[in-house]
Amino acid sequence: MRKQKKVSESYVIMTELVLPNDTNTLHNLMGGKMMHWMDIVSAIAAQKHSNRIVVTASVDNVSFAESIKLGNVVTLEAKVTRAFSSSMEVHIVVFAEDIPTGKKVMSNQAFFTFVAVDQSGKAIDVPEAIPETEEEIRLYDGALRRRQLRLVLAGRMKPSEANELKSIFDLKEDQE
Ligand SMILES: CCCCCCCCCCCCCCCC(=O)SCCNC(=O)CCNC(=O)[C@H](O)C(C)(C)COP(=O)(O)OP(=O)(O)OC[C@H]1O[C@@H](n2cnc3c(N)ncnc32)[C@H](O)[C@@H]1OP(=O)(O)O
Repeated sequence: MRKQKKVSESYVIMTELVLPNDTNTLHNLMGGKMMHWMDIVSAIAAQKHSNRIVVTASVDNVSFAESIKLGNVVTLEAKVTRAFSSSMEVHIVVFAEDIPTGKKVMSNQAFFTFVAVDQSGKAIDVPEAIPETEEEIRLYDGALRRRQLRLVLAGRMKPSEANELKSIFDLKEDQE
């Protein structure tokens, strides 16, 4: 029987301080630096779930709605949402905090996909991820749809085979 692990066992929290070298000429955190931190925190979550070496297979849309300022404290939280065979989807939520004013905002969230590999880089199966809370179940339920979308976009799945994805567009005329 496939091993099971709770989603909560993969939870990782990482704290960073925005230093001058991390910023652009407007003294805002550079997007690439944020994505680097997201990659690290989510890779650690995937490693905690799989107890394996993991590689980043894909990164879903990351948008930058709020700029993060020099001197802000950035907190990144990551958790596996669902495991498939060798791949795991990880959800990352990012908060930016200005400690002197006490203002804290959620600045970004994203989904990264990791694949567990053996020493030769070959994909290897991982434990099943068991969601418990309402939020974990919601993310788990949406993960299959997101997986199909990213595999279609990567040219690894035919749109006609993406049944879960098709079902959300399969609107009846009176819903259009
Ligand atoms: C000794 C060392 C100790 C280290 C201890 C310290 C570590 C301290 C932590 C720091 C951690 C930093 C971590 C950074 C992580 C990188 O940045 S890694 C560098 C960037 N990434 C890479 O170089 C990956 C390059 N790509 C690959 O190696 C291969 O394409 C992959 C991803 C392994 C897939 O291989 P493949 O032969 O295509 O395998 P295949 O069997 O077809 O598919 C395997 C799975 O990949 C999924 N997949 C493939 N492509 C995609 C895609 N585009 N989108 C979604 N899923 C995909 C498939 O759906 C499949 O999923 P399952 O159905 O099995 O669940």
